[in-house]
Amino acid sequence: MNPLLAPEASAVHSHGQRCALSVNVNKVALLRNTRHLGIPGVLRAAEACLLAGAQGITVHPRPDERHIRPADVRELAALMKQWPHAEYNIEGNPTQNLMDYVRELRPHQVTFVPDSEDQFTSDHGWNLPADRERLAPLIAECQSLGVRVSLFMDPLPEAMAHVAALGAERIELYTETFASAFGTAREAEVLAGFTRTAEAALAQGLGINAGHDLNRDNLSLFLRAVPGVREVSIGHALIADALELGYTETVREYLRSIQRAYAA
Ligand SMILES: CC(=O)[C@@H](O)[C@H](O)COP(=O)(O)O
Ligand SMILES: NCC(=O)COP(=O)(O)O
Repeated sequence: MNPLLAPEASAVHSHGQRCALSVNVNKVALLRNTRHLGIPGVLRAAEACLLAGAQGITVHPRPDERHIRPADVRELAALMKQWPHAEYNIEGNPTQNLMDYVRELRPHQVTFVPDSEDQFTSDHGWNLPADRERLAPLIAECQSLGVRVSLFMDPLPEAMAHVAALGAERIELYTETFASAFGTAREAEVLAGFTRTAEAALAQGLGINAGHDLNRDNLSLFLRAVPGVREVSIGHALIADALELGYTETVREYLRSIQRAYAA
């Protein structure tokens, strides 16, 4: 086993339960797709994240293929087989393209997200019980294939009983409202809504994931306040940080290349 993936490498939140970091590599693909050169490589990014200790990889292959493409989803599935202690999480709308990936690749987890085909980015969770009838058979099918189902949800405590009744194993809390309230006068009140929802989810026996606009500034506060979070999936801010934290070394590399051209 890769020592970087050993349990000790994981974050431990206040309830003594591990919170896994699943890195969403959508934005690596977005940049790659602006040329036909294959850089930056999505697989290389995923491998680097796993080597650094991330416990999972997430993708959200949108139907318009603006970032993650079908070949990426398949190649990442093959890569993840070499990382038995890490999880592969595929997000998307199960009434669009998601179920094809589930049937073919059987990732560890799928996260059902109620996005439209041309959604700019995810901005809301499922509406329960209104969405119940169309979700029930899809959840059952995933489970018959051995794939865990997580439902993308707004922080609404009263919805948690409906998630449990549907048989989904987890929720993913949509955290944009927390992220935009972070550092403002609304922060405590918004965070309290997430805490109450997590408590309701735990009371229903649900596992809790979280994601959207989490970053290295707001993450600790969220995990301290919200009990039982097992996984955070983070993409946009983490990939942006990876770029910014790497500028210095990268510029020095290019300057070294220029210097080599004039070396004796
Ligand atoms: C469900 C969720 O919050 C993320 O998967 C988010 O939708 C990322 O998608 P984009 O990278 O396309 O914004
Ligand atoms: N599920 C959320 C996710 O995968 C990444 O969201 P973001 O960090 O790109 O906002």
